[in-house]
Amino acid sequence: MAKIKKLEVIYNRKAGNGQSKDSWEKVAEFLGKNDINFKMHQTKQDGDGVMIAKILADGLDPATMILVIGGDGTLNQSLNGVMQSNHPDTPLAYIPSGSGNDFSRGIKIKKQKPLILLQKILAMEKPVSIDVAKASNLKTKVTNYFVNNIGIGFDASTVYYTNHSKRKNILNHLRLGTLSYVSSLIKVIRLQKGFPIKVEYNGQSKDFDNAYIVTATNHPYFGGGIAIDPKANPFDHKLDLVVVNKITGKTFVKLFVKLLTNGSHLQDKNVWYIQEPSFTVYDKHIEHGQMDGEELGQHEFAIHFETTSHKFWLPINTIDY
Ligand SMILES: Nc1ncnc2c1ncn2[C@@H]1O[C@H](COP(=O)(O)OP(=O)(O)OP(=O)(O)O)[C@@H](O)[C@H]1O
Repeated sequence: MAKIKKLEVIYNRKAGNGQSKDSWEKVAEFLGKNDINFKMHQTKQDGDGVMIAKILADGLDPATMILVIGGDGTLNQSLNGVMQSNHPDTPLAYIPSGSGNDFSRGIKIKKQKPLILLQKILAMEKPVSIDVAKASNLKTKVTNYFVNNIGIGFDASTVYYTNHSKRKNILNHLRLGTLSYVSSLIKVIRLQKGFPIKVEYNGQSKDFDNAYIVTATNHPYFGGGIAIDPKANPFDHKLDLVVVNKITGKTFVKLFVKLLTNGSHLQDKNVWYIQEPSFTVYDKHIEHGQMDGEELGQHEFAIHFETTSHKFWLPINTIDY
């Protein structure tokens, strides 16, 4: 077991429609019963995860572990906070407790109960390295890190409409958050138009006149378990880019069925994908963007992507990859 003497817990009680609260209560009880020193830092508003993680990493004692309890958005913010700190190599432990939990699904730890996972984390000798991606916005010069994906167009519009749906709070309260996601998905299928993009990769360049889904992804999933890219691997030091052209009618339905069932959509003529250590995407139309389920606003995006890795206190079985 690593010589961890204290846990600094970043906790988003709003994540996962109550799931995060359940996880935190179990974790707090376990730590208390087992005389493990901890301090909890609750996010009070959007964006707090970055600030809390940065402060914690700046002043971190090597015998202290940062544990994140929340969803993909909270993990994303914690990673970015650590990256902005004086100790960007600070490892993160994580108990997935969000609604989508795509990162934990992508690294195959999703099915583990919070206390089982916590005990495995506390038993780890050293943290493990997992791919994460770096996105440099060529217009704003802002750099962000992400664990799942950055999407422009379809998935980002779905995130936008879900977050801004009038029914979202009521449905979340009833623990029916998925319904608000599905109703946004149907709206986006109706409204999202194709848009032009250019991709530069490995000394080549490719133009699309009618892109619909544009997703740079570290592992297979987006949208809470949809395998947009079954071939993506969070340990191969490559980032995938999937571009789906705008199609309609029966062709769309057929492709969507492939996407939701056996992943054979990647072989479809309307889908293009690459696996590269780096690439650049220029979107030439104002579109919604999302990063790990967090809104990136509505812009023309010009983003340079590259893979890097980060250390996590997470019990990964690399034989699975
Ligand atoms: N106290 C708070 N009040 C409102 N929003 C908060 C608070 N703390 C954090 N947030 C915001 O909640 C949002 C959702 O968090 P998170 O992504 O972790 O949960 P989730 O959406 O349920 O999970 P997932 O991304 O896995 O679907 C984030 O944008 C975060 O900034």
